Amino acid sequence: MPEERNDALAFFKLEALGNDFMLVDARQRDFEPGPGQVRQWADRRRGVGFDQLLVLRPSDRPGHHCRVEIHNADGSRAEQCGNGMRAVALWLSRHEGARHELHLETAGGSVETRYRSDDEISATLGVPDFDPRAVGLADTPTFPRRFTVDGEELDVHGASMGNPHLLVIEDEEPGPRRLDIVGRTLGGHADLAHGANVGLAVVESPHRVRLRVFERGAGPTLACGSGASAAAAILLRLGRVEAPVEVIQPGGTLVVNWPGRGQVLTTTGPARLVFEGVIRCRTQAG
Ligand SMILES: N[C@@H](CCC[C@H](N)C(=O)O)C(=O)O
Repeated sequence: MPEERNDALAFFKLEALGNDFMLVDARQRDFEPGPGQVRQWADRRRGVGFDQLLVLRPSDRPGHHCRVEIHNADGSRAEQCGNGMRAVALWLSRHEGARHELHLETAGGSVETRYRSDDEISATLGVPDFDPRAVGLADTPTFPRRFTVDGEELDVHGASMGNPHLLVIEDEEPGPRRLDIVGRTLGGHADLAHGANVGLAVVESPHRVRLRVFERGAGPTLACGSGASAAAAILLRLGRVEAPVEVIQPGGTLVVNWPGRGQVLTTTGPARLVFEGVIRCRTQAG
Protein backbone atom coordinates (compact mmCIF):
# COMPACT_ATOMS: atom_id res chain seq x y z
CA MET A 1 0.00 0.00 0.00
CA PRO A 2 1.45 3.43 -0.87
CA GLU A 3 2.14 5.52 2.22
CA GLU A 4 -0.06 8.67 2.40
CA ARG A 5 1.17 12.06 3.65
CA ASN A 6 -0.63 15.27 4.47
CA ASP A 7 2.35 17.68 4.37
CA ALA A 8 2.04 21.04 2.62
CA LEU A 9 4.19 20.94 -0.50
CA ALA A 10 5.42 24.23 -1.97
CA PHE A 11 5.99 24.07 -5.72
CA PHE A 12 6.71 26.40 -8.64
CA LYS A 13 5.38 26.20 -12.17
CA LEU A 14 7.90 27.26 -14.82
CA GLU A 15 8.07 27.11 -18.60
CA ALA A 16 10.78 27.40 -21.20
CA LEU A 17 9.53 27.76 -24.79
CA GLY A 18 6.26 26.18 -23.65
CA ASN A 19 8.00 23.07 -22.28
CA ASP A 20 6.53 23.20 -18.77
CA PHE A 21 7.75 22.12 -15.36
CA MET A 22 6.74 21.71 -11.74
CA LEU A 23 9.75 22.48 -9.56
CA VAL A 24 10.10 21.28 -5.98
CA ASP A 25 13.04 22.30 -3.83
CA ALA A 26 13.79 19.13 -1.82
CA ARG A 27 17.22 20.15 -0.59
CA GLN A 28 15.96 20.39 2.97
CA ARG A 29 12.90 18.15 3.11
CA ASP A 30 11.82 14.58 2.55
CA PHE A 31 10.32 14.21 -0.90
CA GLU A 32 10.23 10.88 -2.72
CA PRO A 33 7.26 10.93 -5.12
CA GLY A 34 6.45 7.60 -6.78
CA PRO A 35 5.53 7.31 -10.49
CA GLY A 36 1.78 7.25 -9.71
CA GLN A 37 2.02 10.50 -7.76
CA VAL A 38 4.01 12.17 -10.55
CA ARG A 39 1.39 11.13 -13.12
CA GLN A 40 -1.38 12.57 -10.92
CA TRP A 41 0.36 15.95 -10.58
CA ALA A 42 1.24 15.97 -14.31
CA ASP A 43 -2.42 15.55 -15.31
CA ARG A 44 -3.52 18.78 -17.01
CA ARG A 45 -7.15 18.48 -15.80
CA ARG A 46 -6.81 16.82 -12.41
CA GLY A 47 -3.37 18.01 -11.34
CA VAL A 48 -0.85 20.83 -11.81
CA GLY A 49 -0.03 19.89 -15.41
CA PHE A 50 3.54 19.65 -16.72
CA ASP A 51 5.88 17.85 -19.07
CA GLN A 52 8.52 17.27 -16.37
CA LEU A 53 8.80 17.44 -12.58
CA LEU A 54 12.19 18.90 -11.57
CA VAL A 55 13.35 18.10 -8.05
CA LEU A 56 16.27 20.02 -6.57
CA ARG A 57 18.52 17.90 -4.33
CA PRO A 58 21.83 18.65 -2.61
CA SER A 59 24.85 17.80 -4.79
CA ASP A 60 28.03 16.28 -3.44
CA ARG A 61 29.96 17.04 -6.65
CA PRO A 62 32.51 19.78 -5.98
CA GLY A 63 31.51 23.17 -7.40
CA HIS A 64 27.92 22.14 -8.13
CA HIS A 65 25.09 24.27 -6.78
CA CYS A 66 22.59 21.40 -6.62
CA ARG A 67 21.49 18.19 -8.33
CA VAL A 68 18.38 18.21 -10.51
CA GLU A 69 16.31 15.03 -10.60
CA ILE A 70 14.08 14.82 -13.69
CA HIS A 71 10.74 12.97 -13.79
CA ASN A 72 8.72 12.74 -17.00
CA ALA A 73 4.94 13.26 -16.98
CA ASP A 74 4.37 9.49 -17.24
CA GLY A 75 6.36 8.88 -14.03
CA SER A 76 9.54 7.64 -15.79
CA ARG A 77 12.91 9.22 -15.03
CA ALA A 78 15.15 11.14 -17.47
CA GLU A 79 18.85 11.92 -17.38
CA GLN A 80 18.77 15.37 -18.97
CA CYS A 81 16.40 18.28 -19.68
CA GLY A 82 17.80 21.23 -21.60
CA ASN A 83 14.83 23.57 -21.20
CA GLY A 84 14.48 22.52 -17.56
CA MET A 85 18.07 23.57 -16.82
CA ARG A 86 17.33 27.12 -18.00
CA ALA A 87 14.15 27.14 -15.88
CA VAL A 88 16.17 26.02 -12.82
CA ALA A 89 18.80 28.71 -13.50
CA LEU A 90 16.05 31.35 -13.63
CA TRP A 91 14.44 30.06 -10.41
CA LEU A 92 17.74 29.93 -8.51
CA SER A 93 18.68 33.41 -9.60
CA ARG A 94 15.22 34.78 -8.69
CA HIS A 95 14.63 32.90 -5.44
CA GLU A 96 17.95 32.73 -3.79
CA GLY A 97 19.94 35.35 -5.62
CA ALA A 98 22.21 32.54 -6.79
CA ARG A 99 25.27 33.49 -8.83
CA HIS A 100 24.48 34.04 -12.47
CA GLU A 101 26.84 31.26 -13.55
CA LEU A 102 26.16 27.88 -11.99
CA HIS A 103 26.98 24.21 -12.35
CA LEU A 104 24.01 21.87 -12.01
CA GLU A 105 24.38 18.11 -11.61
CA THR A 106 22.07 15.79 -13.56
CA ALA A 107 22.08 12.03 -14.17
CA GLY A 108 23.14 12.93 -17.74
CA GLY A 109 26.17 14.98 -16.69
CA SER A 110 27.12 18.41 -15.47
CA VAL A 111 25.33 21.45 -16.97
CA GLU A 112 26.74 24.96 -16.81
CA THR A 113 24.07 27.67 -16.82
CA ARG A 114 24.43 31.39 -17.35
CA TYR A 115 21.52 33.70 -16.50
CA ARG A 116 21.58 37.16 -18.15
CA SER A 117 17.82 37.92 -18.24
CA ASP A 118 14.61 35.87 -18.44
CA ASP A 119 15.00 36.05 -22.23
CA GLU A 120 18.66 35.11 -22.33
CA ILE A 121 19.63 32.06 -20.34
CA SER A 122 22.32 29.67 -21.57
CA ALA A 123 22.77 26.02 -20.70
CA THR A 124 25.92 24.16 -21.75
CA LEU A 125 24.87 20.53 -21.93
CA GLY A 126 28.15 18.77 -22.67
CA VAL A 127 29.61 16.96 -25.68
CA PRO A 128 27.09 15.30 -28.05
CA ASP A 129 27.71 11.55 -28.39
CA PHE A 130 26.85 10.04 -31.78
CA ASP A 131 27.66 6.44 -30.84
CA PRO A 132 24.45 4.39 -31.23
CA ARG A 133 25.33 2.57 -27.98
CA ALA A 134 25.02 5.89 -26.11
CA VAL A 135 21.44 6.06 -27.39
CA GLY A 136 20.79 2.48 -26.27
CA LEU A 137 21.12 0.78 -29.68
CA ALA A 138 23.61 -2.00 -28.92
CA ASP A 139 23.30 -3.71 -32.33
CA THR A 140 23.92 -0.64 -34.53
CA PRO A 141 27.51 0.19 -35.62
CA THR A 142 26.81 3.72 -36.88
CA PHE A 143 23.98 6.11 -37.68
CA PRO A 144 21.92 6.41 -39.83
CA ARG A 145 20.05 3.22 -39.07
CA ARG A 146 17.10 2.13 -41.16
CA PHE A 147 13.75 1.57 -39.37
CA THR A 148 10.37 0.69 -40.86
CA VAL A 149 7.55 2.92 -39.63
CA ASP A 150 4.00 2.28 -40.83
CA GLY A 151 5.35 0.58 -43.97
CA GLU A 152 7.81 3.41 -44.72
CA GLU A 153 11.61 2.95 -44.59
CA LEU A 154 13.24 5.77 -42.64
CA ASP A 155 16.93 6.59 -42.25
CA VAL A 156 17.22 7.53 -38.60
CA HIS A 157 20.05 9.52 -37.02
CA GLY A 158 20.79 9.72 -33.32
CA ALA A 159 22.75 11.43 -30.57
CA SER A 160 22.92 11.37 -26.80
CA MET A 161 22.89 14.67 -24.93
CA GLY A 162 23.04 12.69 -21.68
CA ASN A 163 19.58 11.41 -22.70
CA PRO A 164 18.77 9.51 -25.91
CA HIS A 165 17.54 11.20 -29.11
CA LEU A 166 16.63 9.87 -32.55
CA LEU A 167 16.18 12.21 -35.51
CA VAL A 168 14.42 11.92 -38.85
CA ILE A 169 15.24 14.58 -41.46
CA GLU A 170 12.06 15.50 -43.32
CA ASP A 171 11.38 17.45 -46.53
CA GLU A 172 8.34 19.22 -45.09
CA GLU A 173 7.03 19.95 -41.62
CA PRO A 174 5.18 16.93 -40.22
CA GLY A 175 1.55 17.15 -39.08
CA PRO A 176 0.48 15.91 -35.63
CA ARG A 177 -0.48 12.45 -36.93
CA ARG A 178 2.92 11.80 -38.49
CA LEU A 179 4.70 13.07 -35.37
CA ASP A 180 2.59 10.73 -33.27
CA ILE A 181 3.14 7.64 -35.43
CA VAL A 182 6.88 8.18 -36.00
CA GLY A 183 7.42 9.30 -32.39
CA ARG A 184 5.64 6.35 -30.81
CA THR A 185 7.06 3.74 -33.18
CA LEU A 186 10.70 4.85 -33.01
CA GLY A 187 10.68 6.08 -29.39
CA GLY A 188 9.26 2.83 -28.09
CA HIS A 189 11.20 0.52 -30.45
CA ALA A 190 12.13 -2.81 -28.86
CA ASP A 191 15.80 -2.46 -29.94
CA LEU A 192 16.28 0.61 -27.72
CA ALA A 193 17.50 -0.11 -24.19
CA HIS A 194 15.57 2.75 -22.54
CA GLY A 195 13.37 4.28 -25.26
CA ALA A 196 14.24 7.60 -26.92
CA ASN A 197 13.01 11.09 -27.64
CA VAL A 198 12.21 11.44 -31.35
CA GLY A 199 12.72 14.60 -33.40
CA LEU A 200 11.48 15.36 -36.92
CA ALA A 201 13.52 18.16 -38.47
CA VAL A 202 13.24 20.28 -41.61
CA VAL A 203 16.29 22.32 -42.66
CA GLU A 204 15.03 25.75 -43.74
CA SER A 205 18.36 27.48 -44.34
CA PRO A 206 22.01 27.05 -43.22
CA HIS A 207 21.18 28.64 -39.84
CA ARG A 208 17.51 27.65 -39.36
CA VAL A 209 15.88 24.34 -38.57
CA ARG A 210 12.24 23.61 -37.83
CA LEU A 211 11.75 20.81 -35.32
CA ARG A 212 8.95 18.82 -33.69
CA VAL A 213 9.81 16.48 -30.82
CA PHE A 214 7.86 13.53 -29.48
CA GLU A 215 9.37 13.28 -26.01
CA ARG A 216 9.96 10.02 -24.22
CA GLY A 217 7.60 9.99 -21.24
CA ALA A 218 5.74 13.16 -22.23
CA GLY A 219 4.64 12.85 -25.90
CA PRO A 220 4.66 15.84 -28.28
CA THR A 221 5.87 18.95 -26.44
CA LEU A 222 6.00 22.59 -27.52
CA ALA A 223 9.79 22.43 -27.30
CA CYS A 224 12.58 20.12 -26.13
CA GLY A 225 15.97 21.63 -25.29
CA SER A 226 18.03 18.46 -25.45
CA GLY A 227 16.08 17.46 -28.60
CA ALA A 228 16.94 20.78 -30.27
CA SER A 229 20.57 20.25 -29.22
CA ALA A 230 20.71 16.72 -30.62
CA ALA A 231 19.04 17.83 -33.90
CA ALA A 232 21.43 20.77 -34.37
CA ALA A 233 24.49 18.65 -33.52
CA ILE A 234 23.47 15.89 -35.96
CA LEU A 235 22.77 18.39 -38.77
CA LEU A 236 26.02 20.28 -38.07
CA ARG A 237 27.98 17.03 -38.18
CA LEU A 238 26.31 16.11 -41.49
CA GLY A 239 27.23 19.54 -42.89
CA ARG A 240 23.55 20.38 -43.47
CA VAL A 241 23.68 23.56 -41.32
CA GLU A 242 26.22 25.99 -39.86
CA ALA A 243 26.62 27.24 -36.27
CA PRO A 244 24.88 28.99 -34.64
CA VAL A 245 21.64 27.21 -35.47
CA GLU A 246 18.20 28.64 -34.67
CA VAL A 247 15.96 25.70 -33.85
CA ILE A 248 12.33 26.72 -34.25
CA GLN A 249 9.75 24.66 -32.39
CA PRO A 250 6.03 25.41 -31.79
CA GLY A 251 6.93 27.06 -28.45
CA GLY A 252 9.63 29.34 -29.88
CA THR A 253 13.26 29.51 -30.91
CA LEU A 254 16.33 28.08 -29.19
CA VAL A 255 19.80 29.08 -30.40
CA VAL A 256 22.25 26.17 -30.44
CA ASN A 257 25.98 26.64 -30.73
CA TRP A 258 28.33 23.70 -31.22
CA PRO A 259 31.89 24.34 -32.43
CA GLY A 260 32.29 20.67 -33.44
CA ARG A 261 33.75 17.29 -32.52
CA GLY A 262 34.81 16.89 -28.89
CA GLN A 263 33.44 20.33 -27.92
CA VAL A 264 30.61 21.18 -25.56
CA LEU A 265 27.28 22.41 -26.93
CA THR A 266 25.50 25.51 -25.63
CA THR A 267 21.83 26.45 -25.95
CA THR A 268 20.43 29.93 -25.35
CA GLY A 269 16.77 30.84 -24.89
CA PRO A 270 14.14 32.13 -22.46
CA ALA A 271 12.39 30.75 -19.39
CA ARG A 272 9.54 32.06 -17.22
CA LEU A 273 8.16 31.59 -13.73
CA VAL A 274 4.41 31.07 -14.32
CA PHE A 275 3.04 30.72 -10.75
CA GLU A 276 3.76 29.22 -7.39
CA GLY A 277 1.49 27.16 -5.21
CA VAL A 278 1.09 24.86 -2.23
CA ILE A 279 -0.39 21.38 -2.41
CA ARG A 280 -2.22 20.74 0.87
CA CYS A 281 -4.31 17.72 -0.02
CA ARG A 282 -3.16 14.17 0.61
CA THR A 283 -0.25 13.09 -1.56
CA GLN A 284 0.82 9.53 -2.27
CA ALA A 285 4.41 8.73 -1.43
CA GLY A 286 4.42 5.50 -3.47
N1 LIG B 1 12.05 18.51 -22.16
C1 LIG B 1 13.38 18.12 -21.97
C2 LIG B 1 13.70 16.66 -22.04
C3 LIG B 1 13.04 15.90 -20.88
C4 LIG B 1 13.45 14.45 -20.76
C5 LIG B 1 13.06 13.58 -21.94
N2 LIG B 1 11.64 13.48 -22.11
C6 LIG B 1 13.68 12.18 -21.76
O1 LIG B 1 12.97 11.26 -21.32
O2 LIG B 1 14.87 12.03 -22.05
C7 LIG B 1 14.41 19.02 -22.62
O3 LIG B 1 14.12 20.22 -22.74
O4 LIG B 1 15.51 18.57 -22.91
